[in-house]
Amino acid sequence: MGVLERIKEIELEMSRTQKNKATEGHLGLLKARMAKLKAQLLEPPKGGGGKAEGFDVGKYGDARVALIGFPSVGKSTLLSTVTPTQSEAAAYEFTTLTCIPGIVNYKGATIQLLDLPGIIEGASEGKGRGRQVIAVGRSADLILMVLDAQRSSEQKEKITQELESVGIRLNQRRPDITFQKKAQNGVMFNSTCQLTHMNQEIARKICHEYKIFHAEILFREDATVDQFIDIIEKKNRSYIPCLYVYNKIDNISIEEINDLARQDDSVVISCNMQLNMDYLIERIWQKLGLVRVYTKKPGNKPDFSQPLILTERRDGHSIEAACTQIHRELASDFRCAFVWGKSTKHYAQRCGLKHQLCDEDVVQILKKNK
Ligand SMILES: Nc1nc2c(ncn2[C@@H]2O[C@H](COP(=O)(O)OP(=O)(O)OP(=O)(O)O)[C@@H](O)[C@H]2O)c(=O)[nH]1
Ligand SMILES: [K+]
Ligand SMILES: [Mg+2]
Repeated sequence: MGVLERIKEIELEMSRTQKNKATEGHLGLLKARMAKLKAQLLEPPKGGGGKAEGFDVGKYGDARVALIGFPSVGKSTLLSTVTPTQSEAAAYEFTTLTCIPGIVNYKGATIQLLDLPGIIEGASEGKGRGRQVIAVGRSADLILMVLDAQRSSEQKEKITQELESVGIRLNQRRPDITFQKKAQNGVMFNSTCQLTHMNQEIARKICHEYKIFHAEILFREDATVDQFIDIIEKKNRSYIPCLYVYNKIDNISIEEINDLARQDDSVVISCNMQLNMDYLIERIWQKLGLVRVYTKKPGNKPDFSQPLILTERRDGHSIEAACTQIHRELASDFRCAFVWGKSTKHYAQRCGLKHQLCDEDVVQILKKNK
């Protein structure tokens, strides 16, 4: 039996199983089986094969943003509107068949924006160019889920589902669970808070399904079975921020626009009428957690011409990250830094490598005397 068929079978069994205290262990086990099968689906095909043609676009700039959405929602029009690159747009579906990179320069940062083919239901199982699109999505620092404002809620759910099923978690953080495999003593289960979804018995069943017989598990939050499986499967899980971009608002009423704009992490735009495009770029900047830092040499004024760009997801906002951007070895020669700006209490505050910088701080780095 193929992997897909086995997944279907488990789905069927889960839908037939009543949800109650007596069955939660069994349901947990089924979920673990399903997660394992899905992990198998994601493994690269045996015997090489290499990257799919047209998707081999290198990372460039300070951050990478992927446009993901159904066909003809306006992804290519969006890329052509906010970058100098022209990506073919047309009224028919699957106009775009490869990954088209464009660049947005904003507040001194270089942001790589990737136009992609539309994805459809079943993309995660390889329909259309779904696998390749999802692989690019997984490599992004931010996903822009582009939605047609007229058909938005159903599309949003379907795409979220496709991405979920291959281990991409949008706007979620990794659950606060410690999980360590051990050599003996069985499955030890502890928590620092009251748990309403998990217990020792369920944890043991799930671990055994993964052939893990000795482990130390500590829950620091009231996490669910699915979140626990995410931790076991952590090499197949990606936690990626997402903005929901509702395009074609020129086709809907003001009331409808208001409703969409009020949702979490949403931005409403019209590419054709150039509505809200600057605001979209600002929101991308914010969601990426980008921070500008200006450097200053002793005795000189700060260099405001070219900031260092620190990114939340890649290296964080510490002085150490700033050092590494200037020079690979600077952090090891570091003596101290003086910082001016929002991250400090007073001007020219002396700081160490771990100090967290804020947007538009000025930093002066002093090296050890050798
Ligand atoms: N009314 C309206 N139409 C738009 C807007 N943006 C794009 N379109 C139209 O939507 C159609 C599809 O646009 P594309 O940019 O090709 O869409 P896509 O998402 O790249 O499509 P695929 O590459 O086929 O997945 C085109 O006819 C565009 O002119 C908009 O803001 N308002
Ligand atoms: K199209
Ligand atoms: Mg397109």
